[in-house]
Amino acid sequence: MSEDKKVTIPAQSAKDAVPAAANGETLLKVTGLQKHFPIRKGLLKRQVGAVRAVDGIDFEVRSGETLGVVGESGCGKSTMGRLVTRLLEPTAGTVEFEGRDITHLGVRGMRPMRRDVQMIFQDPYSSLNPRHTVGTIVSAPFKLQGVQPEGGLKKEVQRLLETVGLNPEHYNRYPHEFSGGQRQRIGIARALALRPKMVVADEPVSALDVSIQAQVVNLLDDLQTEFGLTYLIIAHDLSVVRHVSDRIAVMYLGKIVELADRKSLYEAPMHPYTKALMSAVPIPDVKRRQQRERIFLKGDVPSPISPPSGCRFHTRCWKATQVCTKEEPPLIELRTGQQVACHHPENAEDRKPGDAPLAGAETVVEKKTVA
Ligand SMILES: Nc1ncnc2c1ncn2[C@@H]1O[C@H](COP(=O)(O)OP(=O)(O)OP(=O)(O)O)[C@@H](O)[C@H]1O
Repeated sequence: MSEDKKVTIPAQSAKDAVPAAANGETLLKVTGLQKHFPIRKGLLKRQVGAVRAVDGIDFEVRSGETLGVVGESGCGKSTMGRLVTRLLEPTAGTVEFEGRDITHLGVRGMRPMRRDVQMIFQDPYSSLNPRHTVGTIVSAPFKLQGVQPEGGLKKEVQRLLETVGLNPEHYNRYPHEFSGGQRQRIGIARALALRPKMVVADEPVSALDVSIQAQVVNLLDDLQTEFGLTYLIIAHDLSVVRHVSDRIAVMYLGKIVELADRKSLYEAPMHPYTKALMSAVPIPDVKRRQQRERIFLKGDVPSPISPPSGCRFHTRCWKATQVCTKEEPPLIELRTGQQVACHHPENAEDRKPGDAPLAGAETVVEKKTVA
């Protein structure tokens, strides 16, 4: 962008952070979203199939909230994060931001949106250019968007470094001079530079030492209050999103199988998959831990190239019956604030009572009482 088109923004301050929409209003709305990666073979690169990474999902993120997205590796969480930030082009479905359809906006149309939605990536080692100083890295968004902060770029970048708990004097240092946790803070400073309305954080702490993870999660939590941010936080582990999410979506093989507010999800999970994931979350209270049943899912998530028929989870579900192999259960609200896609939910009335159990279903998991 040429100099004369440069925009001046006032120096960022917590006080003047204005949430995008009034708190609780829909900021991001996703409808029927799909991403199928084509599989091509032969000299002519003919398409012979597709990886159905995200296969028809609907959800919304409300202004000021944190939506956690969890599921095992390969369930399509990262693809979903890249679709809503428009780093990937969807195969089908729509993405609306502040009521505007952004699904197929081109580079120019996306430019203002790029300021409003930022992403924090999993690996603070590969997401920062090793040849650039911290100052260059954090000032890049200003340069890319042609934004001139009031008071000067260097001052603003140093202020951002301070906000995320880094020493502003380290402006001229390189990423390798920082620890993993500090590098993730650099990534966070870069994401916050243009005062986004929404931040999509893809596994923001999973590459970090367990001892550092809580610090970074707490920082994200503090920054949300300070800057009125809306978060979409992706994690494979429920323990990471447990404390920071208002609502949680559980993904399995490209679909959302349960979407609920945190309390309902933790107190009474309805999808057997959620129940299994939850049983893996460590409980600090020793007394409760002794009575706890753990459900170990056997095997890996099936291939998204040819997902199982009916309910995709039926091959790993101890409650599976005949209907589960044939009919895909829709995601419906079974209790206020709790949507689930299951014919035989936990903590709710059976929706297909009396259906014949699948032979050997109870052996697909191992249940153990662990201390
Ligand atoms: N560019 C791509 N081309 C082909 N397949 C892809 C591509 N990106 C992702 N996939 C496949 O899509 C599926 C979903 O991947 P995705 O990374 O979204 O899952 P995830 O739940 O985020 O897992 P992880 O935590 O391991 O990143 C996987 O089977 C993956 O191999």
